[in-house]
Amino acid sequence: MMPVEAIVLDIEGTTTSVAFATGVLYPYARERLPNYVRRHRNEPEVAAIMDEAREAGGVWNDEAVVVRMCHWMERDQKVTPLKALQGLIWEEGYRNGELVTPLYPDVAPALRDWHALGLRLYIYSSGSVQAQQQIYGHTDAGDLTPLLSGYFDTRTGPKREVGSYRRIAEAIGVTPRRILFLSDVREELDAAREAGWQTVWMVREGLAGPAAAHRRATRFDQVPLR
Ligand SMILES: CSCCC(=O)C(=O)COP(=O)(O)O
Ligand SMILES: [Mg+2]
Repeated sequence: MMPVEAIVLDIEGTTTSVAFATGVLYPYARERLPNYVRRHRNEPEVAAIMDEAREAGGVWNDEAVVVRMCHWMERDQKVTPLKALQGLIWEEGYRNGELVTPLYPDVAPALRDWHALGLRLYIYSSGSVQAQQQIYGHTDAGDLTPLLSGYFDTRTGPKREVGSYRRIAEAIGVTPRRILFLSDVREELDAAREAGWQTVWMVREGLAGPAAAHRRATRFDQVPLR
């Protein structure tokens, strides 16, 4: 294995628990979504999201778009305009202190160590870039955004498609064999590996899958850097 120059991190199930997403963030957005749309409908950013959701959902009026977005949320469908709207709703919660991201305890120390070693750190999540900045800007270990060199979301492509990883490598200007991807989802790791990246399967909470062509770690201090 080549020494690693850049580490790309998933969020849900890798740096924060799945329970934080399904038990806190998603319900927070679900409860507020209809009212948020009513309050912000005329702002250009929300209007653009509504247009994109209307197209993705094949529906015509605002009410139907909101219903469709709630439907996507119930099924945890990673539809780009939904993720963008969730990010805006979470921003209110992070700003007013209702939301704080509980990281796994090994995450912040490892990010600081890796950053101090000169490694570049990136996020690739289905959550929007704006949501990612909120999530890492308000953690129980403080604001970690100064450690991060960039963010990628589904506007770069779906996380289970090899092309997304090729585009990220191109964007950050690092040779694929020197990029390490950490995720809890095997299909994402398979796609990254097909793009030539190194991979480590984060097996948090003992949820090991069947044997696969990925090294495994349960904590970030076990992650090999080559
Ligand atoms: C911690 S959940 C917030 C990010 C998000 O919206 C999401 O869908 C998680 O997807 P990931 O690709 O980070 O597993
Ligand atoms: Mg994940």
